[in-house]
Amino acid sequence: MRPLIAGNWKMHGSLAEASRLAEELKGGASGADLLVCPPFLHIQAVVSAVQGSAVAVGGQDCHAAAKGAHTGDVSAAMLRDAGATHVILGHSERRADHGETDAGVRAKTEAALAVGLTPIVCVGETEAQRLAGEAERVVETQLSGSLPDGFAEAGGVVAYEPVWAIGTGRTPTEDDIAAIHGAMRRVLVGRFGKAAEGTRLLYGGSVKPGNAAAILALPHVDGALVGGASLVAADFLAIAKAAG
Ligand SMILES: O=C(CO)COP(=O)(O)O
Repeated sequence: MRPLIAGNWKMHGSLAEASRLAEELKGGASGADLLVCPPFLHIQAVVSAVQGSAVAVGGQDCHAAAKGAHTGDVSAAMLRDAGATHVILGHSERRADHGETDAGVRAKTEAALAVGLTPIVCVGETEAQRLAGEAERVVETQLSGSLPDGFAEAGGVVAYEPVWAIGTGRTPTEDDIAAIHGAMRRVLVGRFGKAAEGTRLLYGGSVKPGNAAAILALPHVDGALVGGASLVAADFLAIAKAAG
């Protein structure tokens, strides 16, 4: 499966910095698909900057409704209109900061699929849940609650991001990543059948140039969702290179 290396820029950078970073990524085509997800306000500029290159652009969230009185929100169609092809949904920071639930993430994912955006649905356990031996169960519950019917058939992507590994420099052991990714594949194939054999399963949480090759070589790890290291072009491109 061709790996996907996705950068989640979160709430970082100015408009000028976003355009510059996008320009720096343009020449970086490799054996992996590249995606960057800037803040909403920078999407159009980044789409312009990467035009003609293989770099795709995504949003970091969208509303579940197609339109309406939802002050401050952005619809899936607006993202697509701005040139985005993907959208990250259910990131743990949104689950924590905005109280997003599995059912809410599922509704947003349906909205994204309805307009032809590729959703990247995030799941992952907290440190307390891992220490209690509940990581696999938590991830399986999040998957079954957050993914709508037709998800795998439509090419949806899943990202496993242990909450305690995000921005901390800590990662699970390779065995632990492989175990969760194997469990996710089993759950998805059990629900969606053969289509889920091709579902890209990304790992996210402190992916850096130094650990990317080892993580990306694990079974059922089909790419990475990168936060901090995606803000430095050389680091993001080094991670992409490690993927293929
Ligand atoms: O949350 C993440 C990507 O969505 C991971 O962030 P870091 O790579 O900074 O740990």
